[in-house]
Amino acid sequence: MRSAKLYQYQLPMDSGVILRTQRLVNRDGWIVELQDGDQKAYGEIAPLPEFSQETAEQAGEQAKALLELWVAGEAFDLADALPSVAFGLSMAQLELQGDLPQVGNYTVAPLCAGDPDDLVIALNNMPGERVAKIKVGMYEAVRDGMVANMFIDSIPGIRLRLDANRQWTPLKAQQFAKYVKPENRGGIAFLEEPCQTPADSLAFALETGINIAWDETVRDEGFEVKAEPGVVAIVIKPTLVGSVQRCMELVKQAHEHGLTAVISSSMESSLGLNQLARFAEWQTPGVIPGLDTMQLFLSQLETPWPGCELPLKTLAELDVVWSK
Ligand SMILES: O=C(O)CCC(=O)C1=CC=C[C@@H](O)[C@@H]1C(=O)O
Ligand SMILES: [Mg+2]
Repeated sequence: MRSAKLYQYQLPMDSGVILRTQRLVNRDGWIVELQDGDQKAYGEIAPLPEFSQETAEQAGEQAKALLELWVAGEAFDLADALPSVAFGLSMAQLELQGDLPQVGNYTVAPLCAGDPDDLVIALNNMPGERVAKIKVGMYEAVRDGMVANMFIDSIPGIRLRLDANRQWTPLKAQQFAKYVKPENRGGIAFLEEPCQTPADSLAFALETGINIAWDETVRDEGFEVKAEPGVVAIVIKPTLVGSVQRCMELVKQAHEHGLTAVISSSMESSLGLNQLARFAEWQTPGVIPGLDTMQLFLSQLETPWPGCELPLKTLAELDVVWSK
């Protein structure tokens, strides 16, 4: 006997969270609850403003329509569903079937959200591979180059993940590279989306010897995983990409082409982020996932993130906006 519920949540964010151009004051999303017999499982549907095409309202409406069919006994048909809906429903179904392993990879790449000094402390306490992520492209490219160069000079063995979110022109990208000493460029594990177009990013990688990774490009219409000079990884954000099955296919293709696949947060709540940590351990073992986004929130939801001391809101405190 099947039943389902849709909860609506709004979680406060820390004051400094800037997406592309807007501050993110609250994180709005839905939690889907699937029940089949005595099995119950959850999934998170949370389009990310300025990154998702769909709004939270559109995702909620589509989720309700798909849940009506599921409760009536039909299988989910997610091929044409909105990415955030496909991810949340497919993840809930994966859990319901008991197919998502319990163990997660919680050793995440510290995200430098502001003060580089904080990052030095986090990295010096980091066991194993010293990987960190720093957003670039928000200030002067020269400054970004100097900061990256300083980190590589001062933290032995660091592997920096940088992310320009397609902000740079070829000239700005060159100005960045100019301030990273050639002998330090190997300290950059990859630079996500340096330039406004993939073609300019590929040219940048060839000209500078700095490895790059696709993130936004993975979601471009017609994207295909392939081996390209200078491209070493693809970043997979399930909430923005779609179903867990689609994400698993991308991971498989990346590995077939000798690329690293990195599971990355779209600022899901701690409920969804925990599922991503488990998914990352299962699908990309040995790769540090990009999941250090709990620090951007002022509250957790239902499933606590290991070591996080933020207040925990439970599903019981949320409004059930649909159930059947
Ligand atoms: O990938 C990570 O390490 C953390 C997540 C992260 O960096 C991002 C999440 C969502 C939007 C952006 O701010 C950024 C990214 O573009 O990768
Ligand atoms: Mg990115």
